[in-house]
Amino acid sequence: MILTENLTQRYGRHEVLRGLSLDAREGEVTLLIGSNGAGKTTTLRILAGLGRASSGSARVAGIDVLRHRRRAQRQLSYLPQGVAFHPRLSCRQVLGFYARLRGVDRGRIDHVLDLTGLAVHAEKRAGKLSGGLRQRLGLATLLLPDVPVLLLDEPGLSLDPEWRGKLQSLLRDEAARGKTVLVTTHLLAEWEGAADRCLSCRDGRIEGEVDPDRLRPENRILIPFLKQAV
Ligand SMILES: Nc1ncnc2c1ncn2[C@@H]1O[C@H](COP(=O)(O)OP(=O)(O)OP(=O)(O)O)[C@@H](O)[C@H]1O
Repeated sequence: MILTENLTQRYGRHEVLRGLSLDAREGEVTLLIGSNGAGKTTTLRILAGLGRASSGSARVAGIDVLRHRRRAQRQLSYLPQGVAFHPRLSCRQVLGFYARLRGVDRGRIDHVLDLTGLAVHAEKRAGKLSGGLRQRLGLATLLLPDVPVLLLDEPGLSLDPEWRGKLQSLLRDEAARGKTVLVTTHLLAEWEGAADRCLSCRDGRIEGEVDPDRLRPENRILIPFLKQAV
């Protein structure tokens, strides 16, 4: 479960979040959509315990992130935009590093390599991976700890169509296992029918929900927010 209430955040005089309240439920994939600069990444970073809020509250798996950051972080896994890894480490070594960091049994490394189709690239150095493979390594690090909350910022952008589909089904599987999955995306049409809920963020607030089964361009015209997002 994820819950934020009246989150505000400002950078200097620029008010980026202006009373952002959202909830994402266990067992569901929730999309967070909105135009560039709407505040999606800022929200995810606060939920991940990486950014501070000026006011308001944020809870992850029942834990107040703003007061108990470390405890909350143990309940979540976060995939930021544009992941980067030490170029000289192999995929397996990268995952070994994260396994130690998160206190995860190394036995899970082969499991996440298989899930992300990276088993054949396990010994390849991160610096030699293509953009899409690097993103899949990011996905593998996300899935390494078996935690109740998954936060993903634009996870599909560098993936090919096959892996965008696989990403969705991996995340639906995680939700089916009871996890709370919150995903920011601009790839609305591709997510049509594949998410449980879709929250629309605009100017630092949640302005409402969009039907997750009506995200394709031909449907968007019926939904005022989406007309602006196109
Ligand atoms: N470190 C920072 N310093 C100053 N302003 C920032 C900083 N980080 C973000 N912002 C501003 O906060 C606003 C919200 O940014 P954010 O990255 O949360 O938007 P977003 O909805 O994720 O956008 P996008 O779809 O482009 O990724 C933007 O106006 C951005 O310029």
